[in-house]
Amino acid sequence: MELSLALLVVLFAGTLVYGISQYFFKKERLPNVEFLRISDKPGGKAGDSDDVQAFLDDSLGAIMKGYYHYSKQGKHFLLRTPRQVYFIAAPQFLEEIRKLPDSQLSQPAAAIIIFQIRHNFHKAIEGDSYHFNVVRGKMRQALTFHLPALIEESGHAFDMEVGNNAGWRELKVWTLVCKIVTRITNRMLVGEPLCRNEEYLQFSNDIAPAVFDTALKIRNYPEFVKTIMMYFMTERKRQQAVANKYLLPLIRQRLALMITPDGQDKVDRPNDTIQWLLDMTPPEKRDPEILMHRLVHINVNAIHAPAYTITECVFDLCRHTEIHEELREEIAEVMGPQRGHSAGWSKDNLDRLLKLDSFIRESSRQTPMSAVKMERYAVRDTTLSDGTFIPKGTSIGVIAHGRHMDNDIIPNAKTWDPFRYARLREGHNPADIENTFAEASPENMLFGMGRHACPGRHFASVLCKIFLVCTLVRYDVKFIEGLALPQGHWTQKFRHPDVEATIAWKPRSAEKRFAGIFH
Ligand code: HEM
Repeated sequence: MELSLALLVVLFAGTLVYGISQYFFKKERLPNVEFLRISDKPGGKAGDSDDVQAFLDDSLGAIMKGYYHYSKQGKHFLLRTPRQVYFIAAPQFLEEIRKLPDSQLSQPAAAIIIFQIRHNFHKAIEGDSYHFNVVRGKMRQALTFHLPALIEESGHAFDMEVGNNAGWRELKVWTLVCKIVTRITNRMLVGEPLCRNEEYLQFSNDIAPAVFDTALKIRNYPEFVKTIMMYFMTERKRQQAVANKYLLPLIRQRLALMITPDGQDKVDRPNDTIQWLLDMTPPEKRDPEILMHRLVHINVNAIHAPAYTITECVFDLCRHTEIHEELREEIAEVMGPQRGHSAGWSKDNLDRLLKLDSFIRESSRQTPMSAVKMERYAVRDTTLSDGTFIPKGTSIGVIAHGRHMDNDIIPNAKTWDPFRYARLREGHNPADIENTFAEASPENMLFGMGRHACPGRHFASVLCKIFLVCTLVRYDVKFIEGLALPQGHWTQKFRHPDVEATIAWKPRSAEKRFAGIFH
């Protein structure tokens, strides 16, 4: 026992040394463009590490400097970060990058690195993410017929997490939003009764940060070292055990139900993501363990991004209490009883909430999760149309936040104008995607662009609206006097909401104008 432990330690130490030497001494092939200089020191090794430090000290400042010095001038540049060098493409090349096939500049290859898919999930998923078609197809269609279930779950979630007791209640926004989003989303992911199981919900909430954290720790090591490192990730293994405990028997049971005794597929099936995933999986791929990893992979993509967006929206509601009544009036006009048979919750009515949608887009424009979008990985040497050479192994991105905050692209971009997109949509069909939160375009790069643009953005949009309608109709929200205002912060390309910030919630009395929206 002691000998095998010693062997393991020696193996681990050896592989660590190998990994570190690879990391520091490997000769990098780089694109033929300039580095962004952030520090004032001259170049060379000292200047390079100074640039990395300057980037860590003020990531947003560095990224915006790159945007104004290079991107806005139509030039590419290289960004030095602690773990790698990024090729930041000029925005004029968005279309070209979008159109290049995955066999050249690959989004799945970038995702394999970001998520470390083989280690965090299963090797069968690497390069075969057909399960995302559930998000593209059934999950999007279900927003119409599955809405009542989501509304029922949000009522339950708000009752559980905020409650209805009179008077102000102080709650940490990030924690609260994560819990509610996890509850509502799981109604669609795993259905009843698992979506009400507290141990499973905790797993579903915690798994995304755990996956990213694990991926960050292992990504710079050789594959065999990663496998050894995973062995020591005890918290990650504990979480996997929770997934195994609940999902494996459920998937096995569902698979068994799909085939009736006479060998025919059963027709009446549950309506949730597990089932849609099983339905689209050919018999030879129906391995319960791999299917479980596919579902968890969807879960990791689905929960945290909307929680970030909604958290910032709630902070913005507290910052701008003057818009509450205008938003409530819109909700009453679109969903209230005077609309007769068209009143209440429906996908069409959610599309008609132009001001609410505009508020969400404006909030996330100013406080995005990441400054860099369109992340791709060069799986072979590529030359862009301007002659720029991108060697195999280069990580690529575009500074979306620069465009989103550029006065030449968005008028008065730095001014908070919550209804700017609603004005642009006046007179248009509310179902038109242009200028909505869910639009994926060069003007709204929050969800990326092209064939890999976030397939969950329509679900995210509906989820954000459900959350905010529930908040505005059922509660008053405000900052707490004497407490510091929330301060998001940037780490490298990413922005994090203030996860400690607390605000006060108070149930509102029922109003006639909202009759039928909540019972
Ligand atoms: C406000 C919330 C969200 C934001 C900001 C967001 C953002 C993104 C971004 C930037 C990408 C990468 C696109 C690219 O590389 O070009 C992405 C991919 C993805 N997102 Fe989202 N997302 C959100 C919500 C969701 C939800 C709710 C789901 C699932 C229900 C989801 C599922 C996915 C999946 C499956 C992919 C991978 C697509 C592929 O590889 O082709 N996302 N998302």
